[in-house]
Amino acid sequence: TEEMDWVQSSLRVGRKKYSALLSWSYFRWTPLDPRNREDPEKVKVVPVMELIAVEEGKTQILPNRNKEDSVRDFTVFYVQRSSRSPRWSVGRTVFTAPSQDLRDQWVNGLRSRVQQHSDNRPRRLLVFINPFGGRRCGRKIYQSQIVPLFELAGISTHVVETERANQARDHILKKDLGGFDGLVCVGGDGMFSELMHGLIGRTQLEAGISEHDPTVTLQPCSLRIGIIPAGSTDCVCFATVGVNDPITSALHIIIGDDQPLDVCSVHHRNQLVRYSVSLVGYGFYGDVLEDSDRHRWMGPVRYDYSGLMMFLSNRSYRGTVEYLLADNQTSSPRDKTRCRSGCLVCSESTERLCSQTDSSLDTLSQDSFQSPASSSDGEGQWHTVEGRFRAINLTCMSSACPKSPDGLSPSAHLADGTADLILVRQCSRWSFLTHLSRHTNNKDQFDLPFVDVYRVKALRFSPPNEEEDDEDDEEQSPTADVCKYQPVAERDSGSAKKRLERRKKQVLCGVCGDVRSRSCWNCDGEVLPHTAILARVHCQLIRLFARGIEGPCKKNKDVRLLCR
Ligand SMILES: CCCCCCCCCCCCC/C=C/[C@@H](O)[C@H](CO)NC(=O)CCCCCCCCCCCCCCC
Ligand SMILES: Nc1ncnc2c1ncn2[C@@H]1O[C@H](COP(=O)(O)OP(=O)(O)OP(=O)(O)O)[C@@H](O)[C@H]1O
Ligand SMILES: [Ca+2]
Repeated sequence: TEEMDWVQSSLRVGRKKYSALLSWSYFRWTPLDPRNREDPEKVKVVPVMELIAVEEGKTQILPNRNKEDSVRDFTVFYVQRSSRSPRWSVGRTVFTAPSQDLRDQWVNGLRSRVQQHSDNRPRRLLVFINPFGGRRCGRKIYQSQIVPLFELAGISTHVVETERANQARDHILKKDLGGFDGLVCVGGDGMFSELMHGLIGRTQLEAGISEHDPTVTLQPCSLRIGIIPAGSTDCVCFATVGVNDPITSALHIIIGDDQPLDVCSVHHRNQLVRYSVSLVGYGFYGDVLEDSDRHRWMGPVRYDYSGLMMFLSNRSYRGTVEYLLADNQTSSPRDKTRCRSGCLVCSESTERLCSQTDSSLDTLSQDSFQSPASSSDGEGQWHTVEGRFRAINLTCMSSACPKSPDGLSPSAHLADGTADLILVRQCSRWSFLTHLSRHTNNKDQFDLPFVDVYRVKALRFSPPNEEEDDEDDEEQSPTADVCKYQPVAERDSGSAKKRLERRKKQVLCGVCGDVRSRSCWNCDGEVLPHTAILARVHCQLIRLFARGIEGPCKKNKDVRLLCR
């Protein structure tokens, strides 16, 4: 193909005449009035980065290419924004050039320009579909909406439809990933979590790094993950793209967007338990999740049902929370800013990451599990709070989702190396409802006397009576932990394992105030098997095919200046 710097000519779209220009990074077309004057107010500008494909003739996305069109036609497919939502769609415009020769110049020019800008675009993807996620539409969404787009963009795929939980994770851990430029999951947060665990695990294995040591600097993953949302909550997708829409996500994948993401590792006694990008939550969200597991048959509504039940039960739990404050206190969970595409707080962390290693994490010694209340106010800035908590939430990002469009912590950053710790102390139902309802409007959910929020790098939690636990018996429920409405025989007999099984099945009591003294941890939608944990944030450990939520749309005017 011919190398061309600029292509410029008049073009027609239908009957209307335009003056069109392809510069280094923009393609724009401006309507001409009958006297051949440009109307700059109506210019259309598409960055070359956002061109999807250029085809000869009048083509559709798929596959009925009608060849009856003129040899002067060509079709351009590109990312199209909506003025009201972060939703993207495929823009398609058919142009008619003055001659076949000029048509060829346009097609070659546009294609080679896309080529020049396509270093970051994936060519081959490994796709995992969970056919049972959310409303069980994953396969249909992928086949009908995504396949045509990937084909249009010339992306080849290897598709694995999962037959069991953890199949995707195991595939990524064990199989050859050579030749793939990225991983894609079609499903919800649970499916994303599988891909993430596989990828982080594999990356550490290859780098010879132990995932269990909470003080170690983990190796960042080089493959990016794309999320085609088809789950119940789709929190990771929503919080990194701004909407849970399969087409929008596919377009972010196609144009090769790149969004680094903080990941929290959760440990128990120097063993890695799980990773989290969204919520590590004890109390309310732990109870909601545990209860909702018993109502799987309800589908996605089970979270609302269990949410209501757990709200009514009004439980709170004792424990000791220790947290290591983030050292860079230039941003805060209450500064009312929002992490948006090109966020300065996050890019500043990228630079810091490249230049130094973090010494304050040396204080992450697990020893203080033996002596929990050791608060040191000097080095390392560990702080200790003891009390009764309605909820303890740690979130690496906003955790925005359709239920709460601003999320658990609206000012949290996707890639700043910190998480926000939200402590909701024991309070009345009315107070908690006030806090909860503020997740759905613009009021500040932290501006309440029983809520505290901190920007942290690490968190330690110890339940009361810790000395009664030993290594493999941690989950046994002391009699007092069991709701008094349970039959006595069931409370006391059997091995620890059997008791655990029973506890899982036991219907939680929403009537009595005197319930278990322990909740469980919700880690991105999975119940953790331990209550004493250490959680630590790893700055930008993984990358997604996303760009963060876009701020208010740039006025065309600015783009026009760039174009000239
Ligand atoms: C007055 C209305 C208040 C509405 C308050 C809505 C707050 C919603 C906050 C959502 C936070 C989502 C955090 C994300 C967690 C994900 O990593 C994880 C994996 O997908 N999802 C869950 O664990 C699934 C957990 C899903 C939790 C849903 C909780 C629903 C609470 C409903 C409370 C109803 C009270 C009504 C009183 C009349
Ligand atoms: N073929 C399969 N059969 C059963 N479970 C699977 C299968 N494939 C994946 N899973 C598991 O299903 C879980 C839920 O899937 P996913 O996150 O896609 O949907 P979801 O409806 O959003 O989930 P959740 O029910 O956790 O909200 C995941 O944790 C995953 O490990
Ligand atoms: Ca963060």
